[in-house]
Amino acid sequence: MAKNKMTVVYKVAALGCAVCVDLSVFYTHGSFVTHSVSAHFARLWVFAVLRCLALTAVLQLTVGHIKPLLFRVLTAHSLLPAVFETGSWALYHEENQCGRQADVRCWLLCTAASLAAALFWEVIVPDTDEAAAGREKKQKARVLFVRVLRLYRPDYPLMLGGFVFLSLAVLCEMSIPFYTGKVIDILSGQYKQMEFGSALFYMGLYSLGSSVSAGCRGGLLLCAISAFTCRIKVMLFGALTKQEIGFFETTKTGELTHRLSKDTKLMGQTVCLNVNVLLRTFIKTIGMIFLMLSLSWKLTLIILMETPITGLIQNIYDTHYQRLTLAMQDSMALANEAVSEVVSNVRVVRSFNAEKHEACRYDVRLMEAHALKTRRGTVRAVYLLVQRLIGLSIQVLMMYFGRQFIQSGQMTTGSLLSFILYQSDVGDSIRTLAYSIGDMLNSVGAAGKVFEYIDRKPLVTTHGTLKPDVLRGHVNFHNLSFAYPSNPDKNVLQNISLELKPGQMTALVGPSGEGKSTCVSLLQRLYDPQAGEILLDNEPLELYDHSFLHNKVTVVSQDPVLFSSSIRDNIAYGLAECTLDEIQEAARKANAHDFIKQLAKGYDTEVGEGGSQLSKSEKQRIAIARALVRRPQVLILDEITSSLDAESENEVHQTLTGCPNQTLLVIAHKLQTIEKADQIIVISGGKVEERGTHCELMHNKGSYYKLVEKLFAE
Ligand SMILES: Nc1ncnc2c1ncn2[C@@H]1O[C@H](COP(=O)(O)OP(=O)(O)OP(=O)(O)O)[C@@H](O)[C@H]1O
Repeated sequence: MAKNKMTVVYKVAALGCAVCVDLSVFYTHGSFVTHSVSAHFARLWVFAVLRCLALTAVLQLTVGHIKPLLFRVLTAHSLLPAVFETGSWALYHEENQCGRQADVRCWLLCTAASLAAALFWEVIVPDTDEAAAGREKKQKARVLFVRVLRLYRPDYPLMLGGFVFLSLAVLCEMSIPFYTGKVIDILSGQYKQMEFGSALFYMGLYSLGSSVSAGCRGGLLLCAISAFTCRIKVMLFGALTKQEIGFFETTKTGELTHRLSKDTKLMGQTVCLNVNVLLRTFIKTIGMIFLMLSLSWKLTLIILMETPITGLIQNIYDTHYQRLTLAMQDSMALANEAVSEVVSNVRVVRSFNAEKHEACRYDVRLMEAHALKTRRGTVRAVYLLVQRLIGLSIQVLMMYFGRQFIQSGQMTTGSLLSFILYQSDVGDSIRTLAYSIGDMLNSVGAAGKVFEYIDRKPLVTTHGTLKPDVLRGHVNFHNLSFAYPSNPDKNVLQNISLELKPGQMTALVGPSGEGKSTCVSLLQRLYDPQAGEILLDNEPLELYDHSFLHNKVTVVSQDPVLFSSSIRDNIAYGLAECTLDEIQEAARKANAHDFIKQLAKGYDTEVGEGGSQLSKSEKQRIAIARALVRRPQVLILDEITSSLDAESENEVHQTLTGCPNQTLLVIAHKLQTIEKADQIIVISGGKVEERGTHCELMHNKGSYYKLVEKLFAE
């Protein structure tokens, strides 16, 4: 209660302080005597701005954050005397007390008027939470826009060239109506050959200048956009490939490809194009307003009445349009994802006769996007209609006053024609200006999504630097617990501890889905455990250099993935330097050399997308060679024997077990493979249930014994 009282007292004191400051500036301005009209108006406006700044500063220092309502009051209050004085002088050639001489009645009148106006505004357009959120969004969009502009830095020379040509094109374009008016005046008055010829010559010259400059501008800006888009795509792709595996499991492929293809393009295109349009329109508008003022300043003031109304409508339109655009972008990403999923798994779709189902799924997603597009189109149609109506009303007003000014001799027919030509351009320009600002804010929405991924810090870091000259390959899982990021509630591994010794073969066995492959993923550092740690030669895994670790700990998985390039490239995948001899040696060990040699192009044979031109066994042997070429210290084989024939399996095993001091971890379901292991670890329910040699475990008659019995039965 006491605190509330204090706050009220503080606020009243701050208001008192602001009133004192304002009154002193107000009276100071009144004490300046000026003799010319221009000096009088200059003084009036300079003091109006000073009052506004002084009041803002005082309130900012005392109250802190100034609410929009308060800001509106103090702006209106400071500028009102200057507006009132300028208006009455312009319309009636009269001066009032507010301008000439500072009078407290004038001060009170302006205060009351600005308070009433702000109150009216508050009732009609209240500052709701939604409006505040909208402002916050716009602020964020501005920050994003500046960031995009900064990223354009390498293309600044191109952009600069583009903008120079843009300014030239606009200046030339602007001069044409002026000469059109001149021609009309010459034709309607006494015909003068020289004047007519010169007006026509300048018209032609400016038209040519405008066309050439517009072409150069377009070319240079398109080059800048293309270079920017390439750069941003590479940046985004680089950032994506650094993300942890969990990120890819929780983010849809369609969404990623959409960001990479559509959003990056939109980001580069729209921002640069908008800046182009914005600058062009801005220069044009300022130039045309200047020319219009020279033709008739009164008519110009009438035309400019359109600006605040257009701004307000644009503001409302932007909020809705931006919201719908974002929703539509998300919806399109979902639709694209459905397509990419079907294309990459078309065999499954065909064999389960799911073509219709997939077509329906795509249709539903497209319809969602379509509904959003329709809504967005409706919003745009209403907006355009209102804009046209306003433009039309302003034109009617202009015609009415234009006729009066011609009658009173303030304008000629030619200058009214020039004015009309400028007016239609200015109207369009102001609308374009307001639209481009909004559109630019919309387009940075796409930039926001791209930056979201670029800025994302991977949860599994790759900052380790440890690269020992000698690695023994001693692995220790220490009280490890783990749940997948896509299913954080299910603990797949629970407090697991196990040891893999150099020179030994360890077999991980157990029922399906109990966590064997998960152990392998953790050893590869595809994920980080939630509790416990993995030690390699007594050092935590995350301390090792990323590339060192993946050369020393390699895995051959159950379903090997090959890339659509040659066999040679697939074996040397990820290695900067690898000779053909090394590749062939690895292929021999993997029992792949003979079949590769029989192919027409040998090691240069293309394997097709995902290795589709090879059999499963051939793919598996190439994958084994890919692992062996790195000379790993810890080799992991995750059920590789399922796709190898008996002979290949035997040879591969002989090679692998023959490597001295190598740590070999095998996940196997075949008894012949398991039996050979120096240590067998039975994993069940995410826990180590038993460990020992085959004989020991058979003797114990525990879960391993039951497993072996089951294997025999199968
Ligand atoms: N990427 C993933 N996201 C969420 N859960 C997963 C993921 N991969 C596996 N799981 C779950 O983790 C559990 C252990 O899976 P894991 O692949 O380690 O079993 P496994 O013992 O190797 O089985 P299998 O012998 O069939 O290969 C399973 O219940 C599985 O559903």
